[in-house]
Amino acid sequence: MSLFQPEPRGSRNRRQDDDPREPGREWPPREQPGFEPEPGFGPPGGDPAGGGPYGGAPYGGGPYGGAPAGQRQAPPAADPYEHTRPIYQHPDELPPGPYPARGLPVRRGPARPELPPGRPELPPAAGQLPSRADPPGQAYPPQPPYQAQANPAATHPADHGGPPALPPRRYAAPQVPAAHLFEPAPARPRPDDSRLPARRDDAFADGSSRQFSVPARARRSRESTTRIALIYPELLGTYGDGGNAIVLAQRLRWRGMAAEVVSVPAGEPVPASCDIYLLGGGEDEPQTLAAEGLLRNNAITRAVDSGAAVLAVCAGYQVIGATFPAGGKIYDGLGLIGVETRRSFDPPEAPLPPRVVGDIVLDPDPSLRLPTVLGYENHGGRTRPLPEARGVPFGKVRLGLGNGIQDGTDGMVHGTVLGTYLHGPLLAQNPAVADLLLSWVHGELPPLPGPPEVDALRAARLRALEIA
Ligand SMILES: NC(=O)CC[C@H](N)C(=O)O
Repeated sequence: MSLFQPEPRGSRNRRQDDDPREPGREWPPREQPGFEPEPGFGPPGGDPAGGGPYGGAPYGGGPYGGAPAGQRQAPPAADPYEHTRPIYQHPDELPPGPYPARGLPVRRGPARPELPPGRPELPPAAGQLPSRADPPGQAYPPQPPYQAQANPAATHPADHGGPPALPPRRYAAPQVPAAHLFEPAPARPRPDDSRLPARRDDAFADGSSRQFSVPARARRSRESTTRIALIYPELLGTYGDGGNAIVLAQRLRWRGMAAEVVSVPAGEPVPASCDIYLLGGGEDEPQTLAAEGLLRNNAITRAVDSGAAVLAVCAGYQVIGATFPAGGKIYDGLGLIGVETRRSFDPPEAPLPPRVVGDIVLDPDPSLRLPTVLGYENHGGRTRPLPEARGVPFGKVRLGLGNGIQDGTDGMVHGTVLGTYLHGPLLAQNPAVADLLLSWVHGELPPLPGPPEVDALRAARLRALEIA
C-alpha cells in the first residue's frame, strides 16, 4: 500500500479509535484483560535500560506509577491526576501577585532600529565576526552573499574565510586515544599550577574562594535590557529546554526589568554581547554540529570572561566540558568547565545502564543556597571532573543518576557557568535556580516568591516521588 493512500475506516492504526475524548468512552480506561506491554516499549516504570527506540520506556519510573516492563499494569486509581489539579487553575482565579502581566508594569527596552535589509557583510578572513544580534550601525566588512544550505554547520560564515584563531581553552581535551577510554585509565600526572586555568574567584566580591557569592562586577545595570541567548534551538532544543529562556525573561519582567531572548539559529555566529547563554539537550549528532559551530568563534568563552552566565543542560553540559562521545568518536567541547563525558568509565563507575531515563532530584551543593532541585534526565553519557577541575557539583543526586559516577553527583558549577543533566525545563520547576543565574549577572535581586502554580507543581512532584 502506498504511504499516501488513506487508511481504511476502522483501521487499527487510526488514531481516532483511541481518542479518549470520544463520546461515551471511559477515561481513564479500565485495565484491559490480557494486555501485555511490548518489551522495551512498556508502560511507565519500564526498564530504563531496556530496548525501545530510545533505550527504554520513555516515561519510565516517574511519578505516574506503572509496572515494570513485561508485567501487567495496575488498574488506575479513581483520579490519577488529582494531585495536579491546582496547577490547572484558570488565570483569573489565581491569587493576586506580581506574576501575570497585569501585576508589575512591564518595562521594555528601547525599540531596536530596523536593520538594513539583507545579511551583513563579513570579511574574507573572518576573525571575531559581528552577529545579526549585535547593535546596528556597526561597520560590517564585506561578505559573500548568504546561501541557505542543508547542513547547518556548513552555513557558518567562518566557512567563507577559514576557521578563525581560537583563544586557548581552559580545559583542553586530554590526549588519550579513544581505545583507552574503556580500559583501565593510565595514571594522569597532575598538571603543574602554571597550566591551570585562570582562577575565576577573583571576579567575586570578597576575593575569597566562595565562588557563588555575587560577582563584584555585576555585568549589567538593572536598567539595561538583559539579553538571553538561546543557542542553536534546532540542535539543542529536543527536550524543551528553550523554556529556560522564557522563565529567565519572565522573572526579570516580573521585577520590572527589561529582557530580550536572542535566539541564535545553527549556522549563525553567536554574539558575544549577551548576558546569559542557554544550551539545551540534543541527540548525539546535532550535539556534534553544535560543538563544531560553537568552537568556531568561541563567543561564549569570551562572554563568560567578561561576566556572562551560562546554563547548559545535558548535551549542552557535555558540549561545554572538555570532551564528549558521539557515534563511536570523541569530540572536543568548549572546555568551559573541567568535565569529560564518555559512554562509560572504568570500574568502579561501570557497569551502568546504557541509558538513563527518568526523574531526578538533587540536594544542591550547600554553597549555592538553593532548595531541592527537580527535573528529569535522559542521557547515555557519563560525566566526571577532570583532575585539575575547579568548581563544585551542582548537587548530590537523591533520586536518579546524574553524572553517573561513584560520588553520586550531578552537574558542575564553576564561577558563572552551570552545567547539569536536568531537563524539565530546569528553571520552570526550579525558579530559585533561575534567580541564582540572574544574580550572577545583576547582583542580588529583590525576592520573588512563587509563582503559586510552580509551588503547587513542586509540592505535587515531591509528594509523588515520595520525597516530601
Ligand atoms: N538528553 C540529551 O541531551 C542527551 C545528550 C547525549 N546525546 C547523551 O545521550 O548522553
